Amino acid sequence: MNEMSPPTAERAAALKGLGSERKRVEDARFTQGKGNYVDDLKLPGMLFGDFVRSPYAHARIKSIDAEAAKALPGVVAVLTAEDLAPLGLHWMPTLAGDKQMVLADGKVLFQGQEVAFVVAEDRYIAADAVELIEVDYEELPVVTDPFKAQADDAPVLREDLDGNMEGAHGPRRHHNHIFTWEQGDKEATDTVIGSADVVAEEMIYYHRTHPCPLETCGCVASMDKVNGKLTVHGTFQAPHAVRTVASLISGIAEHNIRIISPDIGGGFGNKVGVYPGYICSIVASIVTGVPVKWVEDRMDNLMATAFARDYWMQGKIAATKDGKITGLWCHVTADHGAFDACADPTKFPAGFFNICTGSYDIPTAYLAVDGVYTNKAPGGVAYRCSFRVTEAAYFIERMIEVLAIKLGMDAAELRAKNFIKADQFPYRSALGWEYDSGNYQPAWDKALKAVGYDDLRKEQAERVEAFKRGETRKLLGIGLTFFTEIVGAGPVKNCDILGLGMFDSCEIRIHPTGSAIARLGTISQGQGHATTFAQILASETGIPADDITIEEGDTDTAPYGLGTYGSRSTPVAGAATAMAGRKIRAKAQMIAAYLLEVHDDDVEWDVDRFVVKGAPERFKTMKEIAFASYNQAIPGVEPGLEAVSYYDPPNMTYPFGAYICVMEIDADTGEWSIRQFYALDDCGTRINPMIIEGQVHGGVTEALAIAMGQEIAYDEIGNVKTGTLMDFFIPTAWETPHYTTDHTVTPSPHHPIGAKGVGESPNVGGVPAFSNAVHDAFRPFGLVQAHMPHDHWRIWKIAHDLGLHG
Ligand code: PCD
Ligand SMILES: [Cu+]
Repeated sequence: MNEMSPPTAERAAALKGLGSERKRVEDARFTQGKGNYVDDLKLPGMLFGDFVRSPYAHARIKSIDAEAAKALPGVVAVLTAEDLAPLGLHWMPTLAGDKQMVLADGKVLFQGQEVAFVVAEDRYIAADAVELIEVDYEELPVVTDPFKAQADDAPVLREDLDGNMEGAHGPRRHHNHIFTWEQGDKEATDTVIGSADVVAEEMIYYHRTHPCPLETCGCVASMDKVNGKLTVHGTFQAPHAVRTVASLISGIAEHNIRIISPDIGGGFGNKVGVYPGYICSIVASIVTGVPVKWVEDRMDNLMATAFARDYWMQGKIAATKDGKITGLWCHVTADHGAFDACADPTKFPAGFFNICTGSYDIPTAYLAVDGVYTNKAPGGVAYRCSFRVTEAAYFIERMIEVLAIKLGMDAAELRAKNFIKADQFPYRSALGWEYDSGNYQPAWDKALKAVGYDDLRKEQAERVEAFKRGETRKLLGIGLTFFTEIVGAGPVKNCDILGLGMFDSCEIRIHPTGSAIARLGTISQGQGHATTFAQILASETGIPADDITIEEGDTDTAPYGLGTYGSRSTPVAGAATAMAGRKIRAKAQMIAAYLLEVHDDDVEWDVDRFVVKGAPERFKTMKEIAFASYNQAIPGVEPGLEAVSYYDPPNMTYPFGAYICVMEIDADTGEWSIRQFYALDDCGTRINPMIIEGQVHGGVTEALAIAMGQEIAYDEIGNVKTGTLMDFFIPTAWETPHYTTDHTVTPSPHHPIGAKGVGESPNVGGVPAFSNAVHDAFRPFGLVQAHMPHDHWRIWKIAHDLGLHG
């Protein structure tokens, strides 16, 4: 150790780099009301937009009378499809290769659909004007059931596609059919299932729900006619993609469009898609020449912006008598609503649902997904599950339980028996993915031990006996889950959105005095990127995290990237950040060697400085090197210290985890309470353990919501029954239990710092853990499968149907 420099460990700790529980730098502003959200933005002369929305789920529009609205003082304009048609903007392309009405063109296809856009001097006048618009509707028959939608005599929903039997993802075989997506080996799977010792078959439904972020979607569009520049501030999870798409749709040159995502109050997938409000605000700003703001209210958000899930998953799982799984078959009926507006990489119309073989070594599998139109809102976003991964995990984790019942085997043991073994990684699954790394058994052992699994099973058996003797009305459920996720889309070779490859980027500038700014193609919505990306750079460059500003979300300054969703920021932009940091260090090495008058190879990196090998007293700190890069003429080296990296990951990352929920259920009221919730996550190298814990708490709470009550429910005529927070379950501190978090670390072999994503895992693992706990409580009484959400009434109904109410 060198006399003149503080010890290595001390200097490393001062950087607050990888692994440090660095406090979130963004929280000072968030907790003091100093955040800057879309609705905080007030531009001079700004107008406000609001929508007339359809009360019907399916109806023809005979006429729209906007005269009274236009006559209201303060109303500036009313837009209908007729006004947008000459511009070719009455329909817009969706992310899934379909098209979607911006404003109702001849008919409406779901309740809450946008029919007309009112622009007024303030938000209240706009709302009043909406009430004055008379729309004459003729009701049409409604289909909300994706199975009935496929009947021969089902009403034709998409008249615009009439006769067009070639869809964006191959041939369509019915007027309400969107696509069929097949993966795996059908014949081999049929053979395995046909000849297996044991086959369990079940329909698993993952109901329709909604991300419902605290801040709803909105934007402020501002067309500067003098400079020809369009600026849109909005709640966008993928600002650069929005810029490119806006340019393609509007014909405005891309350099004349600036998209800015300011602070975002939660995204959860809801803010990936493109909504009519954005297009209407832009058009209205172009027409009026002043900025136009549109911010939806809570009911608009729940009714009309992108839903999540709504997957009917029919499964068959085959095994030998002693529980070795031999095959998996799955057919999904996917209810996509009125337009296919799923936010998935283009080549994956059902996202990464083909991760549905889960954590298990299943040699043969087949999957088919049928997308279907119904009279419901479009969308199909991830909602904390990265492209249908939560549906896939729920499916396999339910099928394992169903198989365990059929085999009469303990479900924990059945899982362990079928795990992909540590020495099988990299592992190629029967449905085509190459899992990068995993070490499941130690994580499972740790989890089972932590909850005292064997004792819990004993307690459960005693409880069942006591229940039968009439001594208690409370049942005990143990919900097991071992999930594997796939996050970090992704390799450009197979992942793109509308042709835009899903790489990501980081650009870093070191200032002369040794502090820095880095900009990325992603955008935080609460995840804490400003905190964690600086930590990556601190470890790579030796500049303290506190001296690094992280900036995201402004397309005029940030390098191109595909945004934040699908837990891709760490696997993709995080990798770009590490690589940019390494470029800085490589240049710094040359500068240091020059300053120290030795050969490049004769200096070595030591936390925050380059040291002459064998002469520890001779070194140059990063701070000194930064200054030198701006004031020394170094032969063969350009002045300045900047780097940019565009990173195309070679593979996705496969985080995994073991979640266990212990739940008490009152058989008479259907009430539940969570006695214990244990979450073990393995996301490879951990950047900030405290942020990870926060991510897990948030994600498990969303999982609790989804599993135990949250739902976008429709009645037979397509009315949304859960369009307000009176009906749509958001857990409060009252319902939210205590969580125990834990971890193992299995680095990703291809990620520069070995990190995998984590933001979505708690939802992917949480939903089956809660749901399996409910099922497990009633398993001793013969329950095999009951659909979510497990609200009190549905749980009561399970008990009732099993004859537990006497
Ligand atoms: N290993 C590791 C990993 C991770 N991390 C951290 O954590 C976080 C997360 O991450 P990720 O996983 O990568 O993710 P991102 O991309 O960033 O994000 C995204 C996610 O995120 C989550 N979380 C959250 N949080 C908040 N607060 N808010 C929000 O909104 C949200 N969202 C959600 C979602 S739904 Mo999607 O969209 O559905 O697809 S997807 C998602 C960040 O900060 C990072 O850095 C760390 O530390 N380490
Ligand atoms: Cu999903």
